[in-house]
Amino acid sequence: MNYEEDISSGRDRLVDPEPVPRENVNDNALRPKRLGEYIGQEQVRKSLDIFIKAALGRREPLDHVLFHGFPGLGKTTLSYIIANEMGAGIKVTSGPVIEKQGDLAAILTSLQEGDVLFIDEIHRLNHVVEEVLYPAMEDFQLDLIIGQGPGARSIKMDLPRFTLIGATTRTGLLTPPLRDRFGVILRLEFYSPEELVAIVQRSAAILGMTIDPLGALELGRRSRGTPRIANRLLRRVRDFAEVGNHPVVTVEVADAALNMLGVDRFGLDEMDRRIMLTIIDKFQGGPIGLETLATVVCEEKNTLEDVYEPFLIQSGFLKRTPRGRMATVVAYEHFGRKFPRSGTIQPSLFGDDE
Ligand SMILES: Nc1ncnc2c1ncn2[C@@H]1O[C@H](COP(=O)(O)OP(=O)(O)OP(=O)(O)O)[C@@H](O)[C@H]1O
Ligand SMILES: [Mg+2]
Repeated sequence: MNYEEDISSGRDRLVDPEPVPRENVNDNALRPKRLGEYIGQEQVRKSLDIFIKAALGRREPLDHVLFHGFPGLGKTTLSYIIANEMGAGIKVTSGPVIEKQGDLAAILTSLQEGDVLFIDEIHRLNHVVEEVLYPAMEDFQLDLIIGQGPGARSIKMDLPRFTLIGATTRTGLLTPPLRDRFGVILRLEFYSPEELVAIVQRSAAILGMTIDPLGALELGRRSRGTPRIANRLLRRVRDFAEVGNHPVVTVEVADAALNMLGVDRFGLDEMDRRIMLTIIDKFQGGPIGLETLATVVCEEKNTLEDVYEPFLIQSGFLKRTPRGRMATVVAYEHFGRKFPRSGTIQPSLFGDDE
């Protein structure tokens, strides 16, 4: 996501999967440091375990890895874990920060043999910079042209063998030549409530709080499949429990705190509800065009599409069809509305994806 966008609408929600300011710093204590401590993403964990052991056995750096998945699912966390498990150093940067070829050259030449170079938001690298990355990834060669016209010089030098780890919210945003240079491409999924329970219990122990299993389950269910949100809600629930003198976070305490914070049983917040109820009550369940929806709920079209819709679609409340957005049966049930069996909503439309 754009740094400039961080301050725009939709960015100060309690259930925003993007980090709020300073949150990443606070969260460092909660980040698992080893693969064995990492909860969930079983396929990803198993694959990484094998690749890391094999690379260590051959005394070679790990192949370049690309992580993709929604914000807050653990891409950065896993990158640090890989460096730890490989016993390697890690340099961290991000796509929009590397403006010129020279910036990337400086980073690459400062790497030690076996180091991990982590490039967050790798889809935001500009093309000129990306071209320096190709030979670096493929042959560990730096290949630069300095200056212009007759005075231009070409510089070639060997780089230490390193592992590039890229993170992106969508692989579709990467250029094919860049994507093809990653030996390992791993997709992070949303977490199940049970996995989030384990994450909440681990975080609670680190924060020195007592939470009982049902309290943890309540938080897990309302965290939108996202560890970052689970940890954020846990901190807010801790405030509530401390002020209210509740030594143990039970399901009642968690429920009261989350209700007060405006996070419902499914993790939906006020804006999610406004979107769904607009479609159900004002447009008979849809289909309704994105533009119209944006106008009625007073939100930017892009924010609706990038921030709100993914979770509503993923949890089965909203459906994108060629004719517009539609509310599903699940949404009608959740909001206590009667699903019209006949009339404007035609169930066959639910099968049509964009
Ligand atoms: N499997 C996990 N177990 C425990 N905690 C986790 C796990 N995955 C992520 N977290 C927690 O969630 C927070 C967010 O994870 P992380 O920063 O790695 O997400 P990300 O995918 O890099 O997000 P972004 O796309 O915004 O950069 C971390 O601070 C960490 O504490
Ligand atoms: Mg990250």
